[in-house]
Amino acid sequence: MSAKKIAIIGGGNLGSAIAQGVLKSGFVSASDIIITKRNLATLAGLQQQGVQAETDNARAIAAADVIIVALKPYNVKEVLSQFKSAFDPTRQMLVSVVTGVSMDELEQIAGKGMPVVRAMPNTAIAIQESMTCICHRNTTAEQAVWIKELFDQLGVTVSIDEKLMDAATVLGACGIAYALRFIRASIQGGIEIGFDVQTANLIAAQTVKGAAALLISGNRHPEEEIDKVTTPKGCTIAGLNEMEHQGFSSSLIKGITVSYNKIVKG
Ligand SMILES: NC(=O)C1=CN([C@@H]2O[C@H](COP(=O)(O)OP(=O)(O)OC[C@H]3O[C@@H](n4cnc5c(N)ncnc54)[C@H](OP(=O)(O)O)[C@@H]3O)[C@@H](O)[C@H]2O)C=CC1
Ligand SMILES: O=C(O)[C@@H]1CCC=N1
Repeated sequence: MSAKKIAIIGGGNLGSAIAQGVLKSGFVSASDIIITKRNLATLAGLQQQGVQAETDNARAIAAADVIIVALKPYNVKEVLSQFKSAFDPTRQMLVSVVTGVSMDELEQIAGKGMPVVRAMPNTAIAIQESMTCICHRNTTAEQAVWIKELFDQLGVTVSIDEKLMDAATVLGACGIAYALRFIRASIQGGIEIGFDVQTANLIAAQTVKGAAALLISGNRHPEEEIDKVTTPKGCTIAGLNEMEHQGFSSSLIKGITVSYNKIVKG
């Protein structure tokens, strides 16, 4: 597959995390990555690794085969519309990781027929452990394979219908924050029952990692694994049932639907 140059427009939390993950993967070399933002101070670490940091979006777009947009949703139209004539549908593809901006809107911004991709990764992309959902339109077969391969290097990728992209944002991208709150609460509980914070942090995080690995490696439903832990009349079921009486699953489900409605209804 041919080497491609990437421009990441909007080098904030997610844009920088993508650059870090790509660098770690070696899929694209540092000299083929340009990342833009207005204040370049936060990009010093990436620059030291050979990534080109720019304030000039036009120059970055012109130099790239793949333009990854990681701007805030309310900035996308305003920033990219200035460069409409710079997009070249014959050699470039526009990849958006922006929440709630449709492929129709991306095509309006970049010009009809532009190869466009929506990708929804999460911040674990920085360490090649993202869950990334993607969909695309107008891409050549080679572009479709390349972009899937890029995200495969950065974690696990699934192709989904565009209509599920908002749901993917909540479950996969917001999901990092939900999971971390679970871990934080576990740490707080762990301290109450005797651990120092560092040990509680390690035990809680490694336990969540192990629980996730059991599901992923065995392709199992959580309840199958829960059944193995819950000794009759034991401490696990007693604690779990108390958590459910206090609204544990219900609060998660409600939070997920509130996040979803925030994207869909504003
Ligand atoms: N954070 C996450 O976990 C996830 C975020 N997303 C989506 O990714 C997008 C980015 O989110 P996030 O990284 O958190 O946001 P950030 O605010 O951290 O990043 C956006 C960056 O855009 C830069 N920027 C603003 N204006 C311009 C401009 N004119 N040209 C170039 N760069 C500009 C800003 O830097 P400066 O002010 O220096 O220009 C800022 O660092 C959002 O659309 C979000 O919905 C998707 C999945 C997960
Ligand atoms: O909170 C947000 O709006 C973005 C989208 C997914 C993660 N962060």
